[in-house]
Amino acid sequence: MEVFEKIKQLIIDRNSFVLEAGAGSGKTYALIQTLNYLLQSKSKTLKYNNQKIVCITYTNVAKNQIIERIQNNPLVIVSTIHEFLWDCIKSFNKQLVIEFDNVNTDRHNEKPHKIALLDLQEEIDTVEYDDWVFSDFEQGKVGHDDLILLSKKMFRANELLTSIIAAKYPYIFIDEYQDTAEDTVISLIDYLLERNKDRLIIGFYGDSYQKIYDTGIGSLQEYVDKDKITLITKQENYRSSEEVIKLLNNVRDNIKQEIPESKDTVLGSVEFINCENYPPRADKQKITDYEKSLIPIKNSNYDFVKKTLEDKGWNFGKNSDDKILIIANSRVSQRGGFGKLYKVYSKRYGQMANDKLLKRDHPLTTLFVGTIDKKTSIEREIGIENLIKFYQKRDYGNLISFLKKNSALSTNLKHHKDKKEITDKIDELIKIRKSKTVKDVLDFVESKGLIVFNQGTKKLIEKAKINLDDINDEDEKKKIIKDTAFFNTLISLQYKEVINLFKHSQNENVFSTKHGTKGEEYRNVLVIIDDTSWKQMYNFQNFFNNTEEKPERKLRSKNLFYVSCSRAKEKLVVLGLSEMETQAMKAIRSWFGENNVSTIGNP
Ligand SMILES: Nc1ncnc2c1ncn2[C@@H]1O[C@H](COP(=O)(O)OP(=O)(O)OP(=O)(O)O)[C@@H](O)[C@H]1O
Repeated sequence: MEVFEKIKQLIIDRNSFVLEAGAGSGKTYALIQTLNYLLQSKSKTLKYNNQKIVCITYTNVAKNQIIERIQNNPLVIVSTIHEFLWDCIKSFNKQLVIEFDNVNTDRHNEKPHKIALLDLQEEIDTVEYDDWVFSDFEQGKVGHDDLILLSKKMFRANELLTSIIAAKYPYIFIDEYQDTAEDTVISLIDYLLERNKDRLIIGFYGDSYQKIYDTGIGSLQEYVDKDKITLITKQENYRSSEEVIKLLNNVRDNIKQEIPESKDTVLGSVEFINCENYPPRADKQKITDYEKSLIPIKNSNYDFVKKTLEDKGWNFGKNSDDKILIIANSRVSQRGGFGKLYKVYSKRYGQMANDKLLKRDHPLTTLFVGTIDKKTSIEREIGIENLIKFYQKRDYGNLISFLKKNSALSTNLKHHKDKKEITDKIDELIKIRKSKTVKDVLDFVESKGLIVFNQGTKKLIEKAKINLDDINDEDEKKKIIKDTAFFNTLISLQYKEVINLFKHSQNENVFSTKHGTKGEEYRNVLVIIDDTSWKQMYNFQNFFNNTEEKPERKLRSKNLFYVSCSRAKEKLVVLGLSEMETQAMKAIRSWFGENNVSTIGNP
């Protein structure tokens, strides 16, 4: 039976389910089919009962795709898990205060020195959701992470609440379920579903092998074993060529994929390239020094492979068919000439540095190089570097509208003198940014009125001026110290790094394989791995030769490798920039095929 037919039957029989299927198997496609089926068959009842279907997604790509494919039907609420949970619990204020007090007690017990034990039932009247990472208990503001725990407590303690949710939302679907927090799964299955089996269906769609976030549940097998939900799997891979599918089947052990009969065959290939042209480490040379010394050779290996592929017709230009997926962000930044900038973000934001810097989801990054509108994916050209770009391209229309929107200057440029005043300032800016620090440039653009800082930047500047003795809350203090250290180190860097970041962001042929790439697909994909670039997080050699001692790192490396390789529709090349040793190469040979492994050796 076709998978969608199975889902239909489960819905008719009123069974909740999990669709576990590999990359490219059409999970998002099946989810949209499910929504359309319900809209066709149940719209009247839903409207009559004032009910809605809920569909939870994690990425904007998926969200927009779903909204578009169901033609914006108002009977379906497409939202993030945080939006949904908050919407469920927000009107139960009295209980919210009680449970938020319990969250505070839990957090205090976990970290007694960091989180003060408060009597919130005495101190606050309401709880608000602050879409910020941390909670501010005293102010009654629940943060991102605590909202998940708070919701679990609310669901557990409150049968009326779960019964109201089930009455309002008889169908709840979760895309990419593997990245859902365990506490949320408990809220949804153990409390909401178990108490309302007769009137609620929950469908999970995802792939345990594509879990990217450490906090995700990964697998729902435990719930399947307890008969709480029914497992359906899907064998097809609609995306990739036979060669790529074969490799993916070798990497994973719970599903063997095949090409659907209906699909035309495409000519595909897989290849692994190992770099063996590095000199050995000198006696007593420090590892970090040794690794640094290899960077130029690594860069030339990368350039060589890229060029070879381009000669074969691969196209890495903007919006082109093919993609380079670089797992190591620090490598991208070093190559791009903004390694120090990356390091500063990485120190402050850890795993999130990628989003903050490369995806430009941070007020300072936006001030420097603009950003991308998350909802529409359209470039927002609002950074200092955009101003210079418009000026240098003599794009005066955009230049004026930029100044109108972002500067403190008058754009009523009737006289030559007015124009000259502005062009002089920009000329000066162009000059100083090549040789001076970030601080010099920020001071210049602000004092000359060229750009009014955004709120986030203003806040950071204010924070750096706070006298820490005035702050009692230890958590708050720590955060201020971190933010200030981040800000001060960042502004002491050479502004040149920002120029290089901008160049990189405009080129866009290089991506890092994080959450954003799931659901995406390209004709040909070049995956770059380098074990020296993010050592705590990933080690591919240990994954290949099966010697990894840290289970989380193994899982992370395996899943990231699987997600990246599975984006390719036709051809896949994996370049191992850090040399893989013999046992790892043995596994690689058996996965990729003896003839599909090559090396870059000494000339
Ligand atoms: N039943 C189908 N018939 C034809 N094409 C399909 C079918 N299902 C999916 N596809 C196509 O296959 C590709 C992969 O589908 P989709 O993105 O839904 O897979 P997925 O399982 O969500 O992928 P991933 O988890 O790897 O991101 C898409 O191009 C989609 O249009």
